[in-house]
Amino acid sequence: MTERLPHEKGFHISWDQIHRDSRALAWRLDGHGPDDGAWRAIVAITRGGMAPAMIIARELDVRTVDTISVKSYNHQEQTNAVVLKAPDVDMMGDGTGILVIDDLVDSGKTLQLVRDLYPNAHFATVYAKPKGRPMVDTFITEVSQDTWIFFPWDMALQYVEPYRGTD
Ligand SMILES: O=P(O)(O)OC[C@H]1O[C@H](OP(=O)(O)OP(=O)(O)O)[C@H](O)[C@@H]1O
Ligand code: HPA
Ligand SMILES: [Mg+2]
Repeated sequence: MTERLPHEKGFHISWDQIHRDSRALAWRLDGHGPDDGAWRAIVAITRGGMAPAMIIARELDVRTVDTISVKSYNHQEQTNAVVLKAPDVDMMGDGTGILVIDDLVDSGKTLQLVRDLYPNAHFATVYAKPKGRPMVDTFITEVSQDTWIFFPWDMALQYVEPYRGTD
């Protein structure tokens, strides 16, 4: 079900846009790791964080990439956030030098859960809504709380009627 709720505005992101915005995020993070500016590893919050994490890992030449699997939504309905799969324990430590990437922060519940586990990690998202902003250290674009972000992996090109209709 991808119907929008009546109060929601739609912000439709193309593959090109997420690529550009993820690159912009990478460049902003470059040189800000604790180890001579370098990051030890990147952890993507699945599933939405995996596409930006791959782009960022490529830009920053980080080869160690792991995932944390958090589920907090059924379509657009928010449920309790739960960890379904954790990253490598030895690699993570308390999170120092680890860059945790997600596609967006909305209520902040997902990042709160991951932050509690790894308080010293750096948290970055491509997009942020006001409620979740305090949970994220670095992001690129803010949208209003009543905007629903549609990602390219959830969309397809389709025919639209001309503005003036057809005969
Ligand atoms: O700030 P919050 O209110 O917690 O919402 C943000 C999270 O919600 C979405 O993930 P979702 O749980 O829908 O899973 P997915 O990434 O697998 O689509 C999104 O990718 C973020 O991870
Ligand atoms: O605005 C959103 N778009 C897609 N997934 C989401 N998960 C929480 N908020 C959003
Ligand atoms: Mg997600």
